[in-house]
Amino acid sequence: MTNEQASSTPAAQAATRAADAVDGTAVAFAAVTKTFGHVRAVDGIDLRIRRGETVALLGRNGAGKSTTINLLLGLDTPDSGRVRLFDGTPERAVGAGRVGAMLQDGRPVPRVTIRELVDFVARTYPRPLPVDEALALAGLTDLAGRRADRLSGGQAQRVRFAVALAGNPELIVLDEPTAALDVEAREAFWDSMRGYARRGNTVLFSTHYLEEADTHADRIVVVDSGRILADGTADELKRAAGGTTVSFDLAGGSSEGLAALPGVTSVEIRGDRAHVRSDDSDATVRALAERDAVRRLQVAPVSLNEAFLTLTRASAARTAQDAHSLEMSR
Ligand SMILES: Nc1ncnc2c1ncn2[C@@H]1O[C@H](COP(=O)(O)OP(=O)(O)OP(=O)(O)O)[C@@H](O)[C@H]1O
Repeated sequence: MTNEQASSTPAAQAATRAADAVDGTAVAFAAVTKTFGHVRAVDGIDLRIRRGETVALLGRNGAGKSTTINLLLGLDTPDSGRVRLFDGTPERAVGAGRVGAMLQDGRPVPRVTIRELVDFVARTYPRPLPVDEALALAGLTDLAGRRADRLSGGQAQRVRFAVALAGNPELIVLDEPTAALDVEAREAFWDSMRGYARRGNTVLFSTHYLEEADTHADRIVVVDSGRILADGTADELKRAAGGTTVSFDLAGGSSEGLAALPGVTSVEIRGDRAHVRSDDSDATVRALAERDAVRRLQVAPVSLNEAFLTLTRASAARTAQDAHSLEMSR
């Protein structure tokens, strides 16, 4: 089923447009699936992104991020469900220049300068950004006269960002935009991206760098096996994954019974130090105090890395269990 076919009657379309205008929706996925052979790359995704939000898409290799992005951009059509951008189909939003994209496989264009390339792309859109502005936003003002096919990885990435901005899009979609960039180039890239987001635009980016999601996204969507595992702020994800790490010196004492203390979800002993994951750190700390086990006590929220691993490992275990059950039922 295509997005057009899924958009039903004119009355339903008008109702959706009115709803989008009122609630400021930039992206809406409704029960979207996409299968390649036996692989369910996207498996029933419901997702709504409001205008002005910066959203990070996180997931392991093969989780379904690129497929989700391709469906969003209309580069692929869902097997079922519906994708809407602003008040219409992805094809319409992209054609109107409302969406810019920076995908993983952009190739340099031979012989032209950076300015010529951005200018050429801008001319294909109805309401482009002035070329100088696109170049400035992407941090390319000083490089504008350089040939676009003779650049470092970081510079080439910035050119792709400028090309994505050229049509003056309201939504920009970035598939692993900082892959293979050094720390300085990554920082420069995120400065540019924030400048664009501050104008009230919507950003969706996928990344494997969790700290980038933590620092730059208003909201994080974790996908695994084509499904949304978690959707919230970085703090909400950290809480959902088991909250807090309480660590302390054992000082020769026993670690026995720690797993049974209130709030404790897991225990790890490294050397003479215990690291206890807790979803109720107040109760855990009180119980530790009663055991007189509070030497060099530290209480800290779990990192986004830990939260991500907790969420995706639980999902992998469920997938393995489902596969086992299916096998047994045959
Ligand atoms: N064109 C295709 N043909 C067959 N299988 C595909 C195709 N595109 C994606 N897949 C499969 O769908 C699943 C999701 O892939 P996808 O590229 O969306 O993951 P991803 O989260 O972007 O991964 P990565 O982080 O490695 O880029 C994978 O199992 C992949 O092998």
